[in-house]
Amino acid sequence: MTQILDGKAIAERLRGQLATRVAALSFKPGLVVVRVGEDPASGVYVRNKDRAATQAGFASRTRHLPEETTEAQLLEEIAALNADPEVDGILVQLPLPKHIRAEKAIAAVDPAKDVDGFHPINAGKLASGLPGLVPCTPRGAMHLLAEAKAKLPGARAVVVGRSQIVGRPMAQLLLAADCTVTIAHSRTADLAGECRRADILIAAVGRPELIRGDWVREGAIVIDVGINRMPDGKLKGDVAYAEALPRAAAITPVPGGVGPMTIACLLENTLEAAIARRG
Ligand SMILES: Nc1nc(=O)c2c([nH]1)NC[C@@H]1CN(c3ccc(C(=O)N[C@@H](CCC(=O)O)C(=O)O)cc3)C=[N+]21
Ligand SMILES: [Mg+2]
Repeated sequence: MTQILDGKAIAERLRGQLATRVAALSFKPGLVVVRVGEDPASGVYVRNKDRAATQAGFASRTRHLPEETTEAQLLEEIAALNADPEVDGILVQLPLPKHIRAEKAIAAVDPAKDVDGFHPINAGKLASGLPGLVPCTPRGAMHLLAEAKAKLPGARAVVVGRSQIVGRPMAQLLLAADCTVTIAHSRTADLAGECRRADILIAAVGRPELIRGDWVREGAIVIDVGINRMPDGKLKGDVAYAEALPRAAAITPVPGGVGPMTIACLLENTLEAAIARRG
């Protein structure tokens, strides 16, 4: 029987554990999400984060700046949040409007408050095997692998996708857990062949159902990071779920897999950042 990794339930449990730890503190860990402009997908997502944070006892707020905000103004806003002692975590919602360079905004966040784990200092720490803030989606995927009781040391892990946000940090976490890691991507010569060797298959390309059932090794653990909105409004993963299901030992659904874990791990990072900063 294939284990379906219920990210919604696992995230709920994790958020409950975080709420218990937050309740024992003498302060509320502060999270600020900075949103610029009106990207429609960001609206729903920012509201979900805000609700999850508030329910778990965090002081959460969204700073919504107009579309016309200049890069310099955004950097000033970030500097003010860096200097605010009540703010433990800062997340700059992506995508940003085209006239703002995302890498400038990311690098402006105090690495100690970078709960996205996107700052080059945190990316560098992760790549060097040093402790730091780890990106939320890969962190959530590691929780799901633990839930699947994955035996990571020596396992062949294949990460499809090389983004700064998911693919690269995911590969680093698997390497730190002693997997043999392959990073595959759109230019990989034989993508199906690489996937078929995977004991652990992580799909993070953002192409609906690119990964077919017969690319999945019998008994593999499949973590689908793709959240692709189809023209009919439904969400699809990067993996052809119905095809992969009978072959996998464990698999994440979309929706209800990695997505909810990302939000729970944002709170986990914010709590860790708060404790590290405030002692
Ligand atoms: N600085 C920054 N950090 C991010 O982490 C970040 C970002 N910008 N910009 C946008 C993407 C997207 N993202 C999602 C997280 C959770 C769900 C999620 O919970 N999805 C639900 C479904 C939600 C629905 O129905 O639309 C699920 O998969 O079950 C989706 C998308 C984080 N992102
Ligand atoms: Mg790519």
